[in-house]
Amino acid sequence: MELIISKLSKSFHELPVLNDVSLHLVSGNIYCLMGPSGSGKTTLFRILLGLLDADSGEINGLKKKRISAVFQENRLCEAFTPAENVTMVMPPSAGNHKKAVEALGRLLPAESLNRPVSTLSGGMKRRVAIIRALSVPFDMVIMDEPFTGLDENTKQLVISYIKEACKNKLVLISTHQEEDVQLLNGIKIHL
Ligand SMILES: Nc1ncnc2c1ncn2[C@@H]1O[C@H](COP(=O)(O)OP(=O)(O)OP(=O)(O)O)[C@@H](O)[C@H]1O
Repeated sequence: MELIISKLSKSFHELPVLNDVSLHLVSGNIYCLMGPSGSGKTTLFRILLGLLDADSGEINGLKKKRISAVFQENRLCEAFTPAENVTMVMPPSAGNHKKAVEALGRLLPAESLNRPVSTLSGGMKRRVAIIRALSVPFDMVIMDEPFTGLDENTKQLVISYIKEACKNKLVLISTHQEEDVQLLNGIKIHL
């Protein structure tokens, strides 16, 4: 897919947040959106997800495209296990539980897979949220600071997983870490 954002602007109560933002994004790439706190990364994501209207500008290329997302908050169902959180978003199929457990087992300790998400650490919850987002059929995935709460080694594992699960997809990730751009083989976008 090709996503073309043209002259997108958004203000909140006279405070300009996005000012004539234009981007051309193509499937098969990982784009790393960088910018100081408050520069409008989450605002741009919310507009792309249809959760917020821009004041002006145009977005083309989203028609009939499926967008998945990791929000800044995990938005998991806390009373359910990681496997249940993941299977509940998959299109119905007999092998779903096995597939979910396999994916989760790559990034989380086996003992954590069958207890309620409410009992997991922050970093474990983050990994469940990432796997869930990549377990739905999608054309584009948006991830808002996905590596929050992950130690260096775990981040590398998660990045390998993302690269594998997102082949030929359009990936847009916000991060404050310059090193993430290299680890992801990403294309940097400054807001
Ligand atoms: N619903 C809202 N009402 C008023 N102001 C808002 C609203 N949403 C965001 N803002 C303001 O817009 C600016 C950009 O916020 P946004 O969350 O998009 O930044 P960000 O780049 O994602 O920041 P961070 O890196 O801290 O997550 C901030 O000044 C914020 O206070």
